[in-house]
Amino acid sequence: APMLTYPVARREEIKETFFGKEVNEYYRFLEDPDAEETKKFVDENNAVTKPFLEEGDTWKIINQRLTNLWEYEKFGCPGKHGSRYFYSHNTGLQNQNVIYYQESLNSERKVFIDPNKLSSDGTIALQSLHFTKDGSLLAYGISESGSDWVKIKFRDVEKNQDFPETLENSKFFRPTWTHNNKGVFYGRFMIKDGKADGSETCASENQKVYYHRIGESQENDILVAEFPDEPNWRFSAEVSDCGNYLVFFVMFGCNDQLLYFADLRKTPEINGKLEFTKVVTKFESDYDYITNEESVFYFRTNKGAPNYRVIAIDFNAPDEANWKTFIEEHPKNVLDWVYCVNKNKLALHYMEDVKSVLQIHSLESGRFEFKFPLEHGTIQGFSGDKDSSEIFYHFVSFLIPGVIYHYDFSVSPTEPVIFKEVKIATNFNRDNYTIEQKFYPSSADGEKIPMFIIRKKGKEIKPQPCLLYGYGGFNISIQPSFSVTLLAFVDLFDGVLAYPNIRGGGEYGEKWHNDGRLHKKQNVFDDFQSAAEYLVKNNYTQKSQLAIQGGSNGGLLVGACINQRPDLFGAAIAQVGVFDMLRFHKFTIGSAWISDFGSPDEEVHFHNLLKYSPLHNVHTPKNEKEEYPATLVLTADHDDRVSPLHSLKFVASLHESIRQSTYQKNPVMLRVYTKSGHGFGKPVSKRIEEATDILTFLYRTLDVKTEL
Ligand SMILES: O=C(NCC(=O)N1CCC[C@H]1C(=O)O)OCc1ccccc1
Repeated sequence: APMLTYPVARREEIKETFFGKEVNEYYRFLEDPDAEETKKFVDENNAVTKPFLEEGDTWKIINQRLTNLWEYEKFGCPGKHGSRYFYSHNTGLQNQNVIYYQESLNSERKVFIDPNKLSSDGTIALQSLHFTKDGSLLAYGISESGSDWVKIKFRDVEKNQDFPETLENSKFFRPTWTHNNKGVFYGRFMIKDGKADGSETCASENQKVYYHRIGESQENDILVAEFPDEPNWRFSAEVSDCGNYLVFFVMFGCNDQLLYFADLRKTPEINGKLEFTKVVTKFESDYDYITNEESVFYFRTNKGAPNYRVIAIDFNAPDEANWKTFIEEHPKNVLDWVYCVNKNKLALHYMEDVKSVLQIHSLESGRFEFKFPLEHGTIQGFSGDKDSSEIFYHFVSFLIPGVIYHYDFSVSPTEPVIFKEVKIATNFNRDNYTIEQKFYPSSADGEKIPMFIIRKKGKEIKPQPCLLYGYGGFNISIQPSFSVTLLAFVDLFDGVLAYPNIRGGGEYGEKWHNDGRLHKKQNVFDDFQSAAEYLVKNNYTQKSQLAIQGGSNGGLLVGACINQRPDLFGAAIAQVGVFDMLRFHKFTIGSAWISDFGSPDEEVHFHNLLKYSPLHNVHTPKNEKEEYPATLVLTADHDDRVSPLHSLKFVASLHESIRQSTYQKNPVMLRVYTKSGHGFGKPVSKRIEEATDILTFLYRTLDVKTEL
């Protein structure tokens, strides 16, 4: 590539001392998204990156191929509400999925909500649907430009008509209906000053919980819970299956909750603060409400069970001494979620070596009854209810775009029935590919890390372009999924895909998560670098053909790895990444990530964070080995999960460092998308544009032998 000239941002030296350590920063002014020089920095970088990507016909060819691949009919997992079946559908290229309903399993579908009508460019998305138990009313969330902020609307389902009010300034709280259908509990943040559209960077603090009575205006909502002494506490709540209790969770990190409850029979008319009974008062474990029989409540928890188990707590005697284990922890498999269905059954989803297992237990005894037959893959969606005998589950895998099964306990067929099978329009044939699951040793401590490897069948193993994808944090498990973009990499580049289940994720329960966070965060980077070394050593690829990709916490992974081992990779893609590990907790929801990263305000974590913080470990290549791989950093102007400031500052620092080196030939670039956010709700047109940018960048910078 021609020697690129990167925009030169003003350098302003800020010297700060933390716990005796002096830390300099030069681009802090880029933290203000509204400053003229920040906008200028964004425009000037886009003005380098876009032409680099779009020159010639590569971008157009790849865009066309991706669009063709993308154009297949998609279905979401249906849910039964009242007597109707609701599910999302997309003809293939619609910007937003459309919600349809059917009166019966094989009647024709009718449009219920079409979010494409809400904006011309598809940037207004349906964020969530919450039906009343009887399916007569709906609370639904709308998000704009990819922001986490949600506007809550209400609809009469039968008339398919909205109520007049809109609830503003809500996020991170699923509305939950009282069973008298009079209204919902929901969470709301107090907006101090200025905007709350997702482009702001200020911290989201002082969430409060309100009760909204349908048809009323928001200012009449009832404040039912607030904790002014704990500005970083965030809440979630569920009205119990019986309708008599509000189960209430308190979080301040991304895991471990407090558990409270309120008896709603004491306040049939919600008219003020709820009176909570405190069941769990220490942040040390996760609890998920499953169901309750009278006062006996069932939770999925990792308390005393790193692979999770089901416990029973009697709310009439909630002391921990009285808790009972209802379904024992599995010695190896991770209990990932549990639903109560058909009055007296529990549907349990386990991960077994990263692959899904779906089994039914009795709610009376807890005993195993049967499991559904599944190929190697992932249950990506599930729906069922205690009051319904019908469940749906949505199965996907690397080579299976989607199969939706229906099972009715009142019929209890020997096999589940296929409700919808997703087919790819183009000549995609899964027999052309092979999937392996390998276990490789991590250089950190020899731990065996599982890795899925997908490539064309029938080819001898020789170095090929390889895309190595990782995340590594927050108890998030990277199970098999279907992606046309990644299959396009295999097809267009004759490539190999590699998904290492590096630590920090939840693939092997709490131990796997704990081994990849706080002081063990470097394990995540070592696991990922070891995956690269394994792939090269076993001849799947070679440095000039190896790209790494990650988003958000996975963007941090990519940023840390190109600093630590620039010699391993030919290219690097970092999407909406976290790069400033000394200031992440100051912006939007960043303080919640202290549970995985540790707090920069605590010395014991500060030194650990400084050691790997991408922004603070940029180097000037002094030889070929230190040359950064071709690097594309992508972010968006309405990302209020991970503010774009991380990416702007990281790229400004990278440019400053490589500008001084004659060894840096590979491009290092920034792409900032507009009217876009962290990823949720992104319209198909923007998803295809971003995928085209990434594949074009890789085609331009990796040693790809195939002609497009
Ligand atoms: O921040 C997260 N989740 C973690 C997250 O989104 N992270 C964690 C690091 C960067 C980014 C990512 O990887 O997507 O969710 C928001 C939330 C709501 C309520 C209570 C706590 C947290």
